Amino acid sequence: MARVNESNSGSDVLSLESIRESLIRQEDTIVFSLIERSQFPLNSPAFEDSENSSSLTEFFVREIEVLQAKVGRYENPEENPFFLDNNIPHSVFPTHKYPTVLHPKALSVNINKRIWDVYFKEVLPLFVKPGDDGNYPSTAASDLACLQAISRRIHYGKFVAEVKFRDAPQDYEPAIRAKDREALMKLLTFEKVEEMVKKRVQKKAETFGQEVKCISSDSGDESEKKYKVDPLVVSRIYGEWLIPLTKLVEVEYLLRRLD
Ligand SMILES: O=C(O)C(=O)C[C@]1(C(=O)O)C=C[C@@H](O)C=C1
Repeated sequence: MARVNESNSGSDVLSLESIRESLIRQEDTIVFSLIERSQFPLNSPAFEDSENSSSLTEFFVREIEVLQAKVGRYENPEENPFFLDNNIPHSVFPTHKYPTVLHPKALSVNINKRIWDVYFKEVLPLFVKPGDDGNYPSTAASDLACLQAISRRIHYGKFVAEVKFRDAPQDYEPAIRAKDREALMKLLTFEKVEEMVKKRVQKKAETFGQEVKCISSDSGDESEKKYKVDPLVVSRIYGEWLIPLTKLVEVEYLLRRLD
């Protein structure tokens, strides 16, 4: 991902434009992952905890995270685990040295518990059919793909916040010192950009998720088009959860930026 560019002077330069390009690319991954998940019904027994044991999905994600840590996934500052907390296994292989872009306190910003709850309780029921077909292993794998893509997008807020801070420290520093969340939220909000994001993901859901019935030059009646996931729901998922949670990560990161 193009995030840090070498400037002429040789120092690392972050730009809001390159950060936003990455967010735009991540939309493709998120929209595709929702489309993939939508082929299975809700399958709630896979992810609901029983009285004294965790769910199949939680077990699956915990085990996968250990394996992924052992190949260095969490060396990448864009990745945040759901369950490993401070117990991240070391990579078995030599790891890539990722450029240091973020403040060291970035490590303490992880809202995956909230993302997990929001995803299973509020987001998932909006775009999958109710029901239970027993196909829990495939469902859990699809949920993991959605969760990781969504978590990466939301925690990318750390990079967005860093670049905004570097562009205007004189604006952000007083609000950070005053721990004024509201002022920080106001500073980092661009309503027009948010509207554009919501419209673009709607369009992507229309484009990537349309049913392709037959191959002919006639593209058919627009009103008869069927989509695997309702494009308006995708736009709503961004507007009600993904963007607000990205902004929450931005605020949490900024509050630690001068530590
Ligand atoms: O692009 C930005 O400036 C961001 O902070 C990202 C984002 C988003 O989540 O898409 C969040 C806040 C802004 O109001 C606009 C968009």
